[in-house]
Amino acid sequence: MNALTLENLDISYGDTQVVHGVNLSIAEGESFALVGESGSGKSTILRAIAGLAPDWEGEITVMGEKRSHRVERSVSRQVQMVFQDPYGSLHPRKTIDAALSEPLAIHGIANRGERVEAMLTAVGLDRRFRFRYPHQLSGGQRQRVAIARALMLEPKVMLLDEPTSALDVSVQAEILNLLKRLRREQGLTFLLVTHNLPIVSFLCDRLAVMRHGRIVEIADVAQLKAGQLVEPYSRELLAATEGT
Ligand SMILES: Nc1ncnc2c1ncn2[C@@H]1O[C@H](COP(=O)(O)OP(=O)(O)OP(=O)(O)O)[C@@H](O)[C@H]1O
Repeated sequence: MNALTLENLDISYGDTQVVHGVNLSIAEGESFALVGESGSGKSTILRAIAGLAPDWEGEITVMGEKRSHRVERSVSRQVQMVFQDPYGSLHPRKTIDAALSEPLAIHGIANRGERVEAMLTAVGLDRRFRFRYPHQLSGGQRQRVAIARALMLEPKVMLLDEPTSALDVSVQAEILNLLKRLRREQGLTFLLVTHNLPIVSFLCDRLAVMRHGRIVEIADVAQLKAGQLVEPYSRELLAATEGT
């Protein structure tokens, strides 16, 4: 089964259409990247799938279920998003315990303390972090908490929006390793937005290159690694990254 299918997806902010006719099928367990220049609509696609950009047309199907324009609880159990800035996604006056328990409480799930502790362990954090506040954690630890929060409802699909770009380089590698391990252990499907092609090579199976709200090319990561992207814009992007 496909974990995620986008058909003729158009997305607008007010009068401005920023995503045009996107078609994409991502298999269950696959890790797929969206790359392309700033403003090309990558984050907007993730936001529409997560229910955060409501002005879309076309079809979004997650784990066989068509998304409607309403915010549905069943969707948040299937798909969760992790943002670039973990500080922004964690409430400064709530403990880690409160942040991780909240999705369970909303969905009426019991054994919350036990589940919170198990998830802290799963993301490589000691249980003593449970009653700390976000400001008492490092950037990498906060991103681990944001990942843990996203996983509390055991979603099948994770939408990752530049999940390591706000972190120090050494910490980036730790978080990428964590994501790789979690994907393997929990059979997750990833849709990742990044500017960083080495991250695509490390974490993904396929990628789509976007420009001006459209997909210009879909390729296997093997093609990326071999420098065998076909479209002129993709080759430009590859050449620009090689120079950095
Ligand atoms: N909340 C918003 N309201 C209006 N326009 C927006 C909003 N968010 C994004 N846009 C516009 O939509 C377009 C696509 O933005 P989006 O953030 O999806 O691009 P992106 O490819 O993810 O870029 P980046 O790599 O810089 O994150 C841009 O022109 C942007 O200015």
